[in-house]
Amino acid sequence: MRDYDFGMIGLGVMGQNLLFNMADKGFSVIGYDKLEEKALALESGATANTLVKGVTELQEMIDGLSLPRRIMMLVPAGKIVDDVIAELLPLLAPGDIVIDAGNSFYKDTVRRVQYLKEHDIHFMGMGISGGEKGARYGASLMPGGDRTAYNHVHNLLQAVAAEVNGEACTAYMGNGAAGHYVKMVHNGIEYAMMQIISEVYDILKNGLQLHNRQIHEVFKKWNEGRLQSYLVQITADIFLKKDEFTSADLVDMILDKAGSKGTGKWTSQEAMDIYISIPTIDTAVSMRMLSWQKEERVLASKLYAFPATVIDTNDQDVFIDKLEDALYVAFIICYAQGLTMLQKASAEYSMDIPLKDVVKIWRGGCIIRSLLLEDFYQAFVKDNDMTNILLDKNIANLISPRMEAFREVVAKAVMASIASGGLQNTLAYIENYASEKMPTNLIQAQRDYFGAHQYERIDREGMFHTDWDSLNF
Ligand SMILES: NC(=O)C1=CN([C@@H]2O[C@H](COP(=O)(O)OP(=O)(O)OC[C@H]3O[C@@H](n4cnc5c(N)ncnc54)[C@H](OP(=O)(O)O)[C@@H]3O)[C@@H](O)[C@H]2O)C=CC1
Ligand SMILES: O=C(CO)[C@H](O)[C@H](O)COP(=O)(O)O
Repeated sequence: MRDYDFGMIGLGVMGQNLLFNMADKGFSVIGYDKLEEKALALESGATANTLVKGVTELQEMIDGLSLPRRIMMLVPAGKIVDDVIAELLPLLAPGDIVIDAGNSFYKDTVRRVQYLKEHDIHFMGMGISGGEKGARYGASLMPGGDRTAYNHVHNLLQAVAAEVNGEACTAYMGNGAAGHYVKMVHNGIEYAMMQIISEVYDILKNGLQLHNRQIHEVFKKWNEGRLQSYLVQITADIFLKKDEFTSADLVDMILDKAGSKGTGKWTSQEAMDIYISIPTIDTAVSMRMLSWQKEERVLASKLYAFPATVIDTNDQDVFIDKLEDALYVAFIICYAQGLTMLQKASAEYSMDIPLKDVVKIWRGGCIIRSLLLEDFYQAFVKDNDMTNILLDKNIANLISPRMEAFREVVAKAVMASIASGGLQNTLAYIENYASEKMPTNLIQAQRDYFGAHQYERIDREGMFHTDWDSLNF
């Protein structure tokens, strides 16, 4: 019987919750998972009187969907997506729609779009952010690519997305693999913000010697002001959680090795490929990798005694206000780096990504949602083609008065031996970006000296080479 509106492959954290969300909005849905307990859990967990069916055979899902079939995959990225497509393809009919909403690498999506097009299947890559709760009650959804597919699922996506000011946090992100590209960069920004927050935590804990309860209070207060954001909010919560096995706070019992599924690394790799500087994201990726070398770090810590020292402040509350300023500026610059990358990639790969809509749909539902997104949205409404939000006058007015505090925080962290690579590189980024003259003239002279690479001059056109050996000292 072909009467269900939507099918889902993968009933894990995201797939199951998104289906419940769809069902609550009035859509009839079928979920497939090879494990019977997951199919049963789908039916038993759904809201009463919603139309939710769990199946363990793909064919059963195929037979139950109205035409053209609309099927979403929420399975781990990589080979599994290709395996699912291989299993699904013989069962589909021309015109059916398949959406990969996992964190797939965008180049895989480009390949899959082409492959499925040859079989008359509309394939669309979509980013989704918001975690378990977002999937259940309203996420930020980043669909891109096949317009036909988009038109067929647009209403459904609008219904399950988060809302800000009465507007759904979903929009068409552009051509080809734009949906997955935007999600990749979203995650790069997420990595950068998390790295900066962790450094600020280190400063509060080791530099100012605050206890977890006090650190909770600081983040809670910040979340009530201009730093209001999902990541600051959950950070505040984390410091209150008690460990279930000991009497300690849970945060103190967690091993300092940060996991990573790939999206952050891809963002860094891709930024290099399109010649865009995103040092905060690069640092965040790099520090997660360094965190994995726990055993080696323990050995090194015995060789190099860099104990964090207490930060000397005349007034701790005043310094905490400066820390708030530093975090605020650093957040803006994390977004600036990611958005600049999106703007360049959009042109480079003809994706036509509407930056105005990207920041608009990130205002709610997603992990990097924050009050700041509204400022960025207003900036892109004025100029959707802006290469860097740091060029917007209003954004500059948010940053400039806080630069002194930012510098002081970085300087004090460095002097206290608190590793703060994210903050430092963020500061270096803005110092260089807003610098009429960088010291790169010397690099050009060196390159010409050892490799006859030539240099441009400040006073005349053309390329020049100097015989540097024949110096007249
Ligand atoms: N968790 C999050 O916060 C977010 C995750 N994502 C992305 O969404 C996707 C899903 O994530 P999440 O729900 O957390 O993952 P889970 O691990 O919770 O669930 C993955 C699901 O995929 C199913 N699966 C695995 N292999 C196959 C296969 N060969 N055929 C059919 N189904 C298969 C699993 O079924 P079984 O258990 O039976 O093996 C499971 O139900 C990933 O790409 C992830 O990166 C995106 C945004 C946020
Ligand atoms: O996409 C997400 C959030 O937006 C997922 O939670 C993702 O797993 C986060 O990345 P990582 O696992 O590499 O930290």
